[in-house]
Amino acid sequence: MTQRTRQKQRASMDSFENPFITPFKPPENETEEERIHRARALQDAQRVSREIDESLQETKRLLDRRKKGMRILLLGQAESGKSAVLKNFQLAFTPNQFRKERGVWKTIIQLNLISSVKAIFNVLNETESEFSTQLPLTPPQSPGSSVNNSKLRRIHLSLKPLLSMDADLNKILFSAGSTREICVAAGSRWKFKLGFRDSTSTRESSDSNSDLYHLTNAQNATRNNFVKLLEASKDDIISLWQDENVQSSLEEQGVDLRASPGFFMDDVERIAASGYQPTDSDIVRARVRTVGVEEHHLVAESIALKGSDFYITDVSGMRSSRSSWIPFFDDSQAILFLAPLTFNQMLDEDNHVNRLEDSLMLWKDICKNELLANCNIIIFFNKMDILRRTLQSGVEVRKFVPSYGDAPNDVASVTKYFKDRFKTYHKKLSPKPRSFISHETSAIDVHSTTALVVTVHDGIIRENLQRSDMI
Ligand SMILES: Nc1nc2c(ncn2[C@@H]2O[C@H](COP(=O)(O)OP(=O)(O)OP(=O)(O)O)[C@@H](O)[C@H]2O)c(=O)[nH]1
Ligand SMILES: [Mg+2]
Repeated sequence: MTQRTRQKQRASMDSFENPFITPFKPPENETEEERIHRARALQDAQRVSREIDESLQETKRLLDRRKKGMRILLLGQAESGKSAVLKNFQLAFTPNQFRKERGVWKTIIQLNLISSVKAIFNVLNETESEFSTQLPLTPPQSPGSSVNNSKLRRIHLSLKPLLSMDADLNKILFSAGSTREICVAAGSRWKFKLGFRDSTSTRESSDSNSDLYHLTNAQNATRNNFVKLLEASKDDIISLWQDENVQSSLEEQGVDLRASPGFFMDDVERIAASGYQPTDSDIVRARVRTVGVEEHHLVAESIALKGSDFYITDVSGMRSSRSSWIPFFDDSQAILFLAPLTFNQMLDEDNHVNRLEDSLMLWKDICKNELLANCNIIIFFNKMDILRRTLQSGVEVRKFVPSYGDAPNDVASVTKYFKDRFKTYHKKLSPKPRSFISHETSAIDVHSTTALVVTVHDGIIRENLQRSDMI
């Protein structure tokens, strides 16, 4: 290119306006006021541009960190124990952080206790016995009603203020009224309401909407009154639970309260006492239904793992929520699938569908999903304690699963039978060969489950290293 051509080209380029510079170019005959205004606009634009750069860098840093961290997705039907397993991870890897939240769980556990009391009264009202028409706070219809009947009616009357305060508290804390369960939207806002203060969560706690995170004085008073009333009602709750008629009505209606989420009726003495502090095991047993999808970022506290990052995604297991899982599939290194062997229970959201059948269907979908073809899937046959108790109480598998036939009705045989079914689908439906890894768990047994999640963590790391070597 000759020098002449180059000069010509530059001249023609100069005739175009650079859109980034033009607005800040001094106009001809600029006044002093206009100059100051232009300088200010330039400074503002530079500040915005710097902020965008910083934010992009921060996003990139977080994405890089996320890529290096372990990404685990917890899947399974509602009440299968996903959030309980998450709590075991927190207890194993971030115990200090986990224990900071103790105070938050106290109210949840006390509300869980009242849910069981309500469930008992519902059963008593429905039961085909002498209580059925008389329990709902009406005076005795017949003068000859039994001593036990009047005892239960007295307990019901005396617990009535506590039950109505429970509804108020649910409304204040979770905008939920007196639903059967505590449900909270994703995020930790509800924890702030229950008094959780964490220096690492300053963004949320110093939010301009911080009122949403704190209780008013009147709401705090309701909460304190609830705690006092619960303590005063302790003996009534204990005698309700120990009442023979209550136990026989529960049995008659086929209600196994011990297998229900958030069961604390055997611990009333401790939980209703003033100054109650939840233990680790209480916190894992507490029931809060997950709504939506929650991502938990854990930074391991132990010296050996210092700096290790985990991103654990916990989801709602309700049938209607399962489509929201899909966007998290291609980003996860491992899936922990929770499959309780609750062969005799129906789904809460559809009481015509057997829970174990639903788990199998879900498992098939997960195994054959192409997006998960390269993902480790680890299955936890959870709630083994409940399976053990169910079989011990004489419930027969073949009555619920005819194909089980006359095989022995013991834990080992039943577990093997269902495990083989899950394993067969895994082999048949996985798009590429992968190992079948399973564990039998009781997520509320924190001692063994925290040890197991450490082993699982090591296994995922090993498996990923092998895969990257193969690639
Ligand atoms: N007895 C017993 N209870 C368990 C076990 N695992 C979990 N639970 C309890 O069962 C209830 C439901 O467990 P969650 O972890 O909340 O269930 P989830 O899968 O997160 O349910 P969603 O959030 O509704 O999808 C809680 O009260 C748990 O403490 C177990 O192995 N044995
Ligand atoms: Mg959950």
